[in-house]
Amino acid sequence: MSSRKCPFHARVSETEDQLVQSLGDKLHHCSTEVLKNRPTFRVGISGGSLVQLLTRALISRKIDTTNWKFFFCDERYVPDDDAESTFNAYRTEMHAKLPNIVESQLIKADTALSLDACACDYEARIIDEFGSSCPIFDLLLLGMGPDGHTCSLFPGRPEFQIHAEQLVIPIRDSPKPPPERITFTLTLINNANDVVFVVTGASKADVVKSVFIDGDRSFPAACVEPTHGKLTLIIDRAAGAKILSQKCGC
Ligand SMILES: O=C(O)[C@H](O)[C@@H](O)[C@H](O)[C@H](O)COP(=O)(O)O
Repeated sequence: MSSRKCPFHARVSETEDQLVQSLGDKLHHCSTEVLKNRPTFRVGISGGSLVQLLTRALISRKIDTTNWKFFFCDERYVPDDDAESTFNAYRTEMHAKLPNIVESQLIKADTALSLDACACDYEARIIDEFGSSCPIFDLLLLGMGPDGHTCSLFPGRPEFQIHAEQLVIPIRDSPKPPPERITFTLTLINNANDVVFVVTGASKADVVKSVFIDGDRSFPAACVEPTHGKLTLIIDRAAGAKILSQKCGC
């Protein structure tokens, strides 16, 4: 039984193809519901393995992303054309495989500014986009590292437990290279209507249990507890190996 305060729905897939289909179904449902009432679907996306998985899900589910805007839940503080840039990874992947997504739909951070100014500027762009100092994303797609980090909020670092009033903050010594990044804060993350973790691979099995069953709040991912929104965990069997025998708030 999960010790987490915040219930979540878990979708466990046997294969990566099934996980991609599950993600596609979630994306289609979420965006369709939002676009019934509003002109734009605003989603926050993460880097790492999600770049390929999200692209595959959009392709396989044949989702119309015309009215989507993509924001970055975190971004590496590198030039836009750097191989480490998450924006560049998505631009390259989508340009090649999803040509109907135009670059202007990818709302990137201005990494030509200083690191602090880049974080402030991105926060201001988000506030301007939503017309609110408490932006509510329709959907956030998060990854999780083996250390329980999510976005660029890392365990044992002060960033993930303070800055309650800020929405985007600079990170200077990320243990996952590159060291300088900007990241959404838990305040912004937990304000979203729908938060989905996409986690794959056996290396994540222990931390998936610590975060989603034990609710160990020493891990930033365990502090993702949407105040009013839904929380979903989309995992493969390898990542879910340590929780599949337990009941969770599914
Ligand atoms: O820019 C980043 O590095 C990501 O936003 C990061 O938070 C990622 O989501 C996790 O490290 C999981 O990455 P994997 O899914 O590739 O393991």
